[in-house]
Amino acid sequence: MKIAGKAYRTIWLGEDGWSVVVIDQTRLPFSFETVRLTQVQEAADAIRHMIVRGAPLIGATAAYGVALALRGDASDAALERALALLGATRPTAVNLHWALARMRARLIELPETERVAAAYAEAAAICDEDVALCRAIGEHGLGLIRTIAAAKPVGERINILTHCNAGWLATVDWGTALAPIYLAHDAGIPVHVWVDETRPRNQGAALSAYELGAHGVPHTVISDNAGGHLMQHGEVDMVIVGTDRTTATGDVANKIGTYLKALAAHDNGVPFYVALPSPTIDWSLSDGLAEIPIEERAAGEVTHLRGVGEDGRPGIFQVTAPGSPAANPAFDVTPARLVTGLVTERGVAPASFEGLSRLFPELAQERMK
Ligand SMILES: CSC[C@@H](O)[C@@H](O)C(=O)COP(=O)(O)O
Repeated sequence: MKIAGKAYRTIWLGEDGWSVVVIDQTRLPFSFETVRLTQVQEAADAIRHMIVRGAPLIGATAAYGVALALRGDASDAALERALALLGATRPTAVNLHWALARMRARLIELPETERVAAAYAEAAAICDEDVALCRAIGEHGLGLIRTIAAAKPVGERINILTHCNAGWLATVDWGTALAPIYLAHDAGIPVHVWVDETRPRNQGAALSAYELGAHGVPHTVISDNAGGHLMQHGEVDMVIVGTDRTTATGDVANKIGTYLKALAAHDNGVPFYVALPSPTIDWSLSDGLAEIPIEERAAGEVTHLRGVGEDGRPGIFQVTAPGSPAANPAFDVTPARLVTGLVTERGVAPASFEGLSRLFPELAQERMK
């Protein structure tokens, strides 16, 4: 997608042909800066400290992290060390483990001399595939938006609520939940996005608002608690969010607060869609609440806010009573029964094993083995 007229992906190779460049998402929306990753430890730190974030981009960065690791030492031991280091960075997004398993499968049988080139090629393939998957999700989600538009008076705006950031910044390009919105906007459909601020890290206020604004999509940032009220007053036509891990049975882990939006949508008859590429499906799990590991992050993300002051200077501000403890579960699980449909690269599926396996029979079969 474009920033100030220049097309970007979220991850690319440096001019030297081997280092890995990413956009520093901790600096957005106030400053657009890039970071050059030269070692596997730097790739792991970038994931852990959320310089990059969003399930598909975490997977892509981990894949390139493996390539960086092998440059110095392409032995089996170095490969396993890199996989373990990267695999321990964040627990919830399954794309991380999917990408690492794919890298291992591609590399482990190769002679050491061939591994570095193969690792770069595989990481590049993961990135290119992610772009294609997200674009296809966009096309299928666009169909849903068109259906909603067709039921409204011509020209009336379609209000779509989203939570966290599942736009192009969370993937390699296009995004998952925001891809249909970009395509609808580009097709001249009058979409307007309610952007949940998404405390504590404010991925909505900082990142979704930034990228929607850069693309010219009308949007309004709302506090996390406003969605239910807007739904009660007919101000939301559809909710669409991303996911970090979806079980084979359609339970959806996503940024903390997603579940409350699904409850409010259910109570108000608002369709609640989840957009995901197939690498986000964890075919080994069938009970999201019991089985999906939920990341617990630092309390400081709740007690303190990052922003810029009126003088434009960046700062960190405490917003809680000094001494009060804080808890910070980073994700929650929305049960399949609250999900209207899963928007994948192969179409829209009911949130169930039957629904997913109809679209991905070859992947479902692996689970049955
Ligand atoms: C296409 S991204 C889907 C999810 O990864 C996204 O909604 C999300 O929850 C990201 O969480 P984050 O903690 O910012 O990595």
